Amino acid sequence: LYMSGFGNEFASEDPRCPGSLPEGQNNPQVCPYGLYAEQLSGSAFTCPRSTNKRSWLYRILPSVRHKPFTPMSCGDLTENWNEVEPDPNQLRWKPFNIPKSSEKKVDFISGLHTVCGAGDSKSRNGIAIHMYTCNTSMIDKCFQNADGDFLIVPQQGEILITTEFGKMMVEPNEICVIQQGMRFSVDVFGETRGYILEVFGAHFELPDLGPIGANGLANPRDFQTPVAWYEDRTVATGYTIVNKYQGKLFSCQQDFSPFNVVAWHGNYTPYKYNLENFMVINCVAFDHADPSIFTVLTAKSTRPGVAIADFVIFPPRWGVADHTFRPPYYHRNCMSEFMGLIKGHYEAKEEGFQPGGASLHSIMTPHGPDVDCFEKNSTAVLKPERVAEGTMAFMFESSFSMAVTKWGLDTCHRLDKSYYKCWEALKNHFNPNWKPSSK
Ligand SMILES: O=C(O)Cc1cc(O)ccc1O
Ligand SMILES: [Fe+2]
Repeated sequence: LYMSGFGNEFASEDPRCPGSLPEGQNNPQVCPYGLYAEQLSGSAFTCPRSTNKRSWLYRILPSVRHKPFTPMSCGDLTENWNEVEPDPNQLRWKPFNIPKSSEKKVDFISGLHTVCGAGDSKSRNGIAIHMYTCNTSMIDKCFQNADGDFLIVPQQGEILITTEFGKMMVEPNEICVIQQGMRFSVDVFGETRGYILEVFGAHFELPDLGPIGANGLANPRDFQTPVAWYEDRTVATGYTIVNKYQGKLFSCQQDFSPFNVVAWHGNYTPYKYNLENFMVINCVAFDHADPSIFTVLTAKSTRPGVAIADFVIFPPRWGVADHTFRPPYYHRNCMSEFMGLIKGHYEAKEEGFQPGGASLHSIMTPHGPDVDCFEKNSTAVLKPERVAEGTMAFMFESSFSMAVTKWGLDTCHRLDKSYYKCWEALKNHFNPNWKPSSK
């Protein structure tokens, strides 16, 4: 069960406790059912109304009742962007390995691997891109990210996310956003893999639509927020809270489940979205439109039109452009382009770019269709055609110049060293005697 809408003021009570939301005020002297009131602030108190975010949680015990945090192993999670020398090459990764549960039990936290990123959680400006590969549910353990928001893109295996706000089931081809500070626990049902875009110091918004009008792209009503769900569970053996703080992991113990929120209200919530609901706008005459037309969510910087990061998809659609090279153009960009593939193929590269893999085309690094794609589409008969049927590629596009981690460049052992070869056979078609043909 979910509530519909993007960034709404929601209110939700677990049906087992009718009347658990205080009426007419946030801080009654005594809350209904003897609950504690706790505010979760997702924006500075003084942000303009349009960007002000907070929720009020009415819970059995407040979050503050815990033992001290101590450092724990970060595995392959890092915010150190100086592990290896910069590398401006086109990078492509084969599908990232998922550990076999018979060999090693790995949960969502121990299965986090940072691929690349830039900026800094301390100065509250930057991004990180992580892969998660896991095979085991988090037991009596939850995660909170003090550093930023997670946009989670499942690629293999659905994940059941229990949050302080309720439960969300998120399947491949759906995405979800867990915003800064929201506690959650991930259950998995087999070998599980996905991508995470982490943004420090900004929240995701729907892009402005400009001349498109009031409707289109990702429509607000298709975003889903969970309803309140609580457990009043004492955990004598200890419940572990894992906190990502300033790029490092810390853990602490408490003797109760943090999913003890009986009722909540506010506009700062986790949410999910099914990519199938994206209303695709594209060219119906000629030329290849820039991929910004496929923006699902954007985390804006303070510079107009420049995103800290955009989440862009390449959904199934019709290709109808006349006298046009229809696939992506050759490109050098002042932004970084990290791509992933949820299922199927990507239109600019039929081979080599596989579901569960990735590519990174860094700032001003040339990229574009491989030789097969170029030759095929230069001579194709341009009838209306389904494009990207049964596939879903996506891009995390960022104004940050990202560094790749040691894991990404080396110890994941998934880097495709021959990636550059997909362009090597591009031929010189130049004909100095070419004459304009009469139209
Ligand atoms: O394939 C890519 O690298 C992404 C991309 C897609 C597109 O339609 C236009 C430009 C672009 O960089
Ligand atoms: Fe590009």
